[in-house]
Amino acid sequence: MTITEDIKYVGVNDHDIDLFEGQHQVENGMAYNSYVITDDKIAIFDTVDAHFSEEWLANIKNVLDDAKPDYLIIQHMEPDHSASIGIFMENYPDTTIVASAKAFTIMKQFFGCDYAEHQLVVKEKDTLELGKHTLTFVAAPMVHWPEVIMTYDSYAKVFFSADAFGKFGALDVEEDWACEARRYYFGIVGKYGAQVQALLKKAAGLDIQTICPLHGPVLNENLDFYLNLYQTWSAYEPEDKGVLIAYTSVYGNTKKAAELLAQMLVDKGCEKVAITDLARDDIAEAVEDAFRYDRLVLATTTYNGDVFPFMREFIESLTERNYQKRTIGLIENGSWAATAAKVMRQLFEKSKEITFTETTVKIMSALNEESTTQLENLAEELCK
Ligand SMILES: Cc1cc2nc3c(=O)[nH]c(=O)nc-3n(C[C@H](O)[C@H](O)[C@H](O)COP(=O)(O)O)c2cc1C
Repeated sequence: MTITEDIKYVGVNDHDIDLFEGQHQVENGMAYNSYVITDDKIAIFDTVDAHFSEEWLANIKNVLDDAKPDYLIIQHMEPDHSASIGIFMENYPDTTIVASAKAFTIMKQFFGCDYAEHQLVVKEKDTLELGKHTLTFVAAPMVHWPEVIMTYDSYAKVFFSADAFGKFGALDVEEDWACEARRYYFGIVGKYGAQVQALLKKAAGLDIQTICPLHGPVLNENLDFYLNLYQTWSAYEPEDKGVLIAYTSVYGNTKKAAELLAQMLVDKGCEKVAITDLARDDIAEAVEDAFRYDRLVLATTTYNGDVFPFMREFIESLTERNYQKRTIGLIENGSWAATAAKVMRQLFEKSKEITFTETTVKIMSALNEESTTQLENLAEELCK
């Protein structure tokens, strides 16, 4: 794949992966992107997962023929991008590895070797001349690891963005960008909104025509769309008006209440109503929807004086990612001492700008007239 006349794609698609980063479902696989700039000097951006080293080396050979790369730029040390450094250096032993000081430290930890004789340590604003192409390094600590550097090619106006602007999904599968990029962002980068905001400020000062991330497609049209979404996500602003109802249920009564509330909201003309069973559906997708919409309803059974485990896991997945600026309604169920609402409220104690609805629905085992009226009140409040 050609990005510009002298920037070529040499990445690989992974359809064998079961869980990305040990937890994220990736039905459409994953792409590990890598790029080659051929100029007076030849630079390669990042390596790929260890299972694909040979395919990646063949892709490089295809572009370079017998030419030898001068630089291997390591922007990010997660092994899906760094695990082929060793085999690369066996094949091209004279290459200089370009990375941050922190990246070399992590390299030694992972692979027992930091190529001390072949290092070029770079930091914010350092430049590397390849010929026509001048690369300027942009430090992006904690987007989403500490060693990350990104790279701006001022000749081609290409921004190599490491894991930022990436998404789940291999490149040979056609799918909507925003859904899988949002799930990727909130699953993996979501905690680091402040750091992403700092990066966006730096990016705003660059004339960028193409974004080359380490996962997902190369972005070269309508870049404002992607930049604006990253602005919204990293500022923890809701992207769309809508309500996510997330529930757990043992015997089906809380589920029934959640579904009834969804119907009430639809009947009232609520812009968008999404509903998810936290025990059965992908929690990462629920996290994505919770950040996407401006309102959230949590419905759960009381469980040994606590909330049902999947609900706790879900709420902790939100709070650890700085969930904020949202309205939350609560539905609790219990057969003798319903305490789930109190526990859920406590779980958000440290969260900023959370508004709880005045109505909290209390179900004692099964919906009755009183709790159904509370549901109606909650629906009314959420649609005000
Ligand atoms: C293992 C277990 C522990 C429970 N602990 C409590 C409890 O501490 N307090 C309470 O009021 N109900 C407790 N319950 C009862 C459920 O919360 C209650 O029956 C609820 O109505 C179930 O709602 P569901 O039909 O949506 O599953 C427990 C149920 C189970 C299975």
